[in-house]
Amino acid sequence: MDSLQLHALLLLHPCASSPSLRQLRFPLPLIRNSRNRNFRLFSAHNGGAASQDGPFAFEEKVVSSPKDDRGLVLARETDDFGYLVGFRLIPESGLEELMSVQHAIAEEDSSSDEAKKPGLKDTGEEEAETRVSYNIIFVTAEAAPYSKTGGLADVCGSLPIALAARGHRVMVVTPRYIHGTSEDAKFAGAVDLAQRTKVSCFGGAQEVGFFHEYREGVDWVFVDHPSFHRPGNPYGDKFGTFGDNQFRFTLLSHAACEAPLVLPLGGFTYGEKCLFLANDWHASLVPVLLAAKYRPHGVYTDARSILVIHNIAHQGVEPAITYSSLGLPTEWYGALEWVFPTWARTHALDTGEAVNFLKGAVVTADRIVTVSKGYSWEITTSEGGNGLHELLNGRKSILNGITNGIDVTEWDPSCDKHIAFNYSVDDLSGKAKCKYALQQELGLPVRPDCPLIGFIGRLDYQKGIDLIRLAMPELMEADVQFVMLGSGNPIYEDWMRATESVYRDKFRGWVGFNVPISHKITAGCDILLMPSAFEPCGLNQLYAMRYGTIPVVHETGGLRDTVHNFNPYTEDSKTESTGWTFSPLTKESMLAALRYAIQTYNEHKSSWEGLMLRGMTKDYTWVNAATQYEQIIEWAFIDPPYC
Ligand SMILES: Nc1ncnc2c1ncn2[C@@H]1O[C@H](COP(=O)(O)OP(=O)(O)O[C@H]2O[C@H](CO)[C@@H](O)[C@H](O)[C@H]2O)[C@@H](O)[C@H]1O
Repeated sequence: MDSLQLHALLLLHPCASSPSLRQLRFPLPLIRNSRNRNFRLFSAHNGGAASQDGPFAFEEKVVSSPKDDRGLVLARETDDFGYLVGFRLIPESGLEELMSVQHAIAEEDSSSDEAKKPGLKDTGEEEAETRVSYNIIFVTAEAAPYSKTGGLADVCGSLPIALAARGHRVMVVTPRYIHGTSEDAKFAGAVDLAQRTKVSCFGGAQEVGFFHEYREGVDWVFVDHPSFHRPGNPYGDKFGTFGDNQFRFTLLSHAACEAPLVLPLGGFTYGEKCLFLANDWHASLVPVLLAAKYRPHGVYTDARSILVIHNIAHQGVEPAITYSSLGLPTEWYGALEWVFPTWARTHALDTGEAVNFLKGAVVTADRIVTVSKGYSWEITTSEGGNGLHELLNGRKSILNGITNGIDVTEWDPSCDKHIAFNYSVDDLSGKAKCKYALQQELGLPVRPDCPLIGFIGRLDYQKGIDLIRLAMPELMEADVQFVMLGSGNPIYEDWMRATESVYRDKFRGWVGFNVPISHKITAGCDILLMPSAFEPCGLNQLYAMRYGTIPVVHETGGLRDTVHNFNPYTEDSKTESTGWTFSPLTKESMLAALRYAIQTYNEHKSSWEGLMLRGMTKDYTWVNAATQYEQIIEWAFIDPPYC
């Protein structure tokens, strides 16, 4: 980056060939970002043609801010080959001030997150930011509010907005799911771009369309294809997982690679110099396609890719024969090649040969990110790596963990529309009322003094349902109430229904996926139980803490990173603790943690309130995570493409 900064500095030096900063000309369109009041810049273009960000001559210009006659200088940043990397807004000044801007940029890495936030002047006006902006393409199977089955949607619905608010140009590419239900209305704001693109895979040229909505500073791009139009959820229906998911998500990856080249969003394409954030196995072909399909033809040579692993348990493993349908050159087979160990083969003639989409991204992406620091270590171990640990160990130097943030506007007890009463740290009375309303709605005895324990999540091995099943008879002996919300494995769904009929006055099991109910449980419960076998980050414990609901969690992955165990005999517990953590993953240790929580709830009200308030006042915003993603994006562009 040094060379980039030096270049910008030379361009702006008053002794350089340009006569004066005020006389510099700049032909690019500028868009005023109404939200954060910074100037926003679209990609370079050539008379409306698709941008390649390459051989274009740019100059700088002083742009007067209506409220600040000091003006701003737009400086381009180029790499060693003269290609445009980004732009920087610099307060107009002489050399001394420019030097101080350079100095400030150099210090940015070591400064606190607080300092990285757009500063608010005393007048309430934001200062111009001085950082490189990137063209960022999220590729994801889910993005809230358009589609959601779990936490992937939450992240891909929020992080893009946080990055856009920091001045980046951000596009999210995700399927346009049409299920034939009222949920389809979520796509109503997206318009058909009338851009049909053919991608070559699965035996022919598949034609996809693109719909687009510009919302909260982000270009939401929906890939349209008949295979995304069917009842169910993004991955399956009541009969199970769709059999053609490898086709559907191969299509998504191909379409996502085309989108920055062909879609003139807001008048201009994103161009080739962009950063792909490929989320989970569904988007894992993106880095492989960049390396195998595009770069050999000189396209995307300056793009970079980051694989974001939300859950390594799902890798997109398909029969080896699938490879010939993926639209990849034969010689790249090794990137996806996957051979099951002998013990995992199903019969004597099974050679164990397969293709593994996630593995393809692990070996081709420029960088890898997981959704917490703890999990970034766990996936390098044989216990947590699901077979990919050795490969991930080999790429440890580019592997980072960034803890997710949460959408603090959707999850805010002081204005949440889904809950019966609102409350905040200043007035907690609404929480007791939410508990009352929840008990009433569920038909449980309305008892303010009885600890109400909640669970929300996919009914899946990962979430520790087996442990809950095992512990339920013992737990139901205590004076507690328990409510579970979830859907997934039919065995667990049936167990929930059966348990409800056995413990009518203590247990409720809500089978299904219901966002308003999840908010009501989060607000109305006293304790949220998360005995996950593994948890890359976990969002429900963050939501719970924000709602003054105390998490009791298995000490794993992101749960270990985000919940601080309460121990009344240690000093730091009074300032740091936000819940209870337990380990090992056994019924006994989970019940012991729950007993501590129940006892504290019943007998130590002030400690309980301390836990609530500490959790509620923690900073969960995405700003923190977005800043760390920015750093990793910057590192990705410093290194040459990995493949
Ligand atoms: N029945 C139901 N009704 C309504 N809402 C429901 C629901 N079941 C789940 N949800 C919601 O879905 C989300 C699930 O979040 P998790 O963090 O548990 O994600 P998940 O395991 O799906 O994702 C993976 O990705 C995320 C994001 O990176 C990681 O946090 C996580 O550890 C990893 O396993 C939450 O918003 C939750 O409220």
